[in-house]
Amino acid sequence: MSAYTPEALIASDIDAYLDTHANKSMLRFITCGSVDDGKSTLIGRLLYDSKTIFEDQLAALEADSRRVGTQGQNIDFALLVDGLAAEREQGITIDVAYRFFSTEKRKFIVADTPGHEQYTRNMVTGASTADLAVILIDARKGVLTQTRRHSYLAHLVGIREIVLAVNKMDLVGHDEARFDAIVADYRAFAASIGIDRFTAIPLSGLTGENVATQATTMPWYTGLPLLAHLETVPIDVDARQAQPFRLPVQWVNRPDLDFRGFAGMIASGTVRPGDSVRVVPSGKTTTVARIVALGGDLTEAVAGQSVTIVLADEVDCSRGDVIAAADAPPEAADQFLATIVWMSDTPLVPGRGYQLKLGTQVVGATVQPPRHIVDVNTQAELSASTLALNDIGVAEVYADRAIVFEPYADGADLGGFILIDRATNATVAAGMIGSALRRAQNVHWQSIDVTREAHAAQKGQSPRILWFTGLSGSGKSTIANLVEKKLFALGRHSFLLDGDNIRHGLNRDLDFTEAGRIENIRRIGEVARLMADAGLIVLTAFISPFRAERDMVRSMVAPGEFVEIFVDTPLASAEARDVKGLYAKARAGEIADFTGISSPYEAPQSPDIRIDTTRESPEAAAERIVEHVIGVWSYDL
Ligand SMILES: Nc1ncnc2c1ncn2[C@@H]1O[C@H](COP(=O)(O)OS(=O)(=O)O)[C@@H](OP(=O)(O)O)[C@H]1O
Ligand SMILES: Nc1ncnc2c1ncn2[C@@H]1O[C@H](COP(=O)(O)OP(=O)(O)O)[C@@H](O)[C@H]1O
Repeated sequence: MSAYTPEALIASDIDAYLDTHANKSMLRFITCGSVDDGKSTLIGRLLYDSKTIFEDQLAALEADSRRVGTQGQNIDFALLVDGLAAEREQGITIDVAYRFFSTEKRKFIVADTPGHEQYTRNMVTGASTADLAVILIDARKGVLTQTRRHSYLAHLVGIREIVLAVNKMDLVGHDEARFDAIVADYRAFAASIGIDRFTAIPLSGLTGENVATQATTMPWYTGLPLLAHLETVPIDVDARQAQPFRLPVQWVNRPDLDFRGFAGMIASGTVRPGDSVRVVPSGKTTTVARIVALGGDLTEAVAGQSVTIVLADEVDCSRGDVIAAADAPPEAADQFLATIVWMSDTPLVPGRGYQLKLGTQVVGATVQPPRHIVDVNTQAELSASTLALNDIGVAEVYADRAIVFEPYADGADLGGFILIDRATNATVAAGMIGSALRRAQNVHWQSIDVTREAHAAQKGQSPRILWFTGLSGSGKSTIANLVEKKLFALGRHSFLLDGDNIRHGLNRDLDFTEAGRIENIRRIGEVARLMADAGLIVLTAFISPFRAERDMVRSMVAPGEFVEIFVDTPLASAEARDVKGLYAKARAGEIADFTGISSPYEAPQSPDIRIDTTRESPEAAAERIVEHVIGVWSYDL
């Protein structure tokens, strides 16, 4: 055994071994293929031949193979990958599994993603951090629908290195003509979706030919075996360093009054003390005074490094802002076009407020109905009104405020985002920004000198949004009217928004479908916010049946400004009152989508104020609300 084998080095000098390990470059890749393409076998073979499987794991594998394997007395490499017993039984791998292995030249993280049709979501998750994709093809079958789907998705998430692994060459007699035909077929397809280059390798995961070692059975193939290709393919890190400097600020480090640094991981480019930088979106320019890292100041830092930057001037810069090269800053916009992969069982609700997370930035955002969705199998563009699980669509996204971004094609760090459902906190979609919408770029925020604070101070009050919610006939208007009268008598400046001035005016184009109600509440929220900006105490009396929209309005204003008042009247009581005779009509089927009967009402889980109108009179309730609001004010004054 040579002194340079890992085994020898581990035995003689464990520190030297760990050192070589730590300094090796890292390649992240995904493998795409279906259950039958032999994907698990190929990954197992890579892990086995790179000799990084621990011995006890190997022993277990050998025992397992004999028990449940499909390869007789030989090792069934698929067992190494198909970790969970249940998945083995189903014959499909369901979630993304990340595996680590290493050779003398490089470290690898492989994301194993399922090939099963339904799992676009998993593949996109696995692919989003990968440098390279291995697309498996069964040599007997050639380019299939799934090959096209995997390639499309890999290209979509920005993977630039594609390996076409033509597997099971042993089963087609190591035939060169067969291989060439498959490659030609794939080349034509790849060009049609914008993949301009790929590396094709004929191999067999089962026999190991052209996996870790050069196969003698295919002398016509002069390229590298798969493992050697993975070990030597250039990694994108150099390209990221060549791009303009960007540091998305993760947090502001202010241990004492003398030090103020902006910490984060450099997304692209290189930075040195003295460099001119611009803080986006504010647009302020300054220079870099120091670059601080663990262990002291640096004279230079590059993409991928986590650093703290000290700027020469006191400029406003907080979490979510980006410190960028002054002469090549990224864009900031609040409206853009994006490709969105929907990952939730609950479809997109166009117009609903989601949280959008892009790097260190988190903003509220809504998605318009898609312009089109893409059939991943044929890449055809289809029309659709929403996005369901695994759908990929192109849609306009409107954010609550400008965010700093770059087109995804220029960099995943500032171009990729996720959407989060406010109610469940689950990630519902991944998105890739294409470009800002031109109309957004032309709208510039005016700097307003009379601030909202000035408006409020002039009126001598803190603005509030008193948001009444409850069933039709629960008592929202009755109580809100009383509250407004009391506030007026106290000399407060207020305004009541209710059905009379909204549903018949601003929102007369909206119906009572889910989408109509969402848009109704969104507009009312915007109007209420403007009125609060003007220093008013706004009262709103709308059913506002959905938690997500109420939460969205809450998130649009300063903490504590939104006061949710749940007018809690049971359906039976509201129906017994039936002030407008609407419940009778709804029961008779004359009104569709009637709240409480044929359309849902999501009661607040922790309202700021709850009123049980079966126990409390309108007068008592109004008194309590005024006291609550005035009580809160006495604290802020
Ligand atoms: N299908 C259906 N469902 C519920 N309500 C209906 C419907 N059709 C008409 N109306 C009348 O419209 C009033 C509710 O409008 P809102 O703007 O408050 O509704 S929502 O917040 O958008 O759900 C509501 O008024 P209130 O009784 O004052 O709540 C009804 O009188
Ligand atoms: N405790 C109570 N609070 C509010 N309204 C009540 C109460 N008890 C009875 N009502 C009656 O219920 C009806 C509520 O109607 P309204 O205020 O128009 O409801 P909403 O605006 O929620 O549709 C009114 O006729 C009101 O007099």
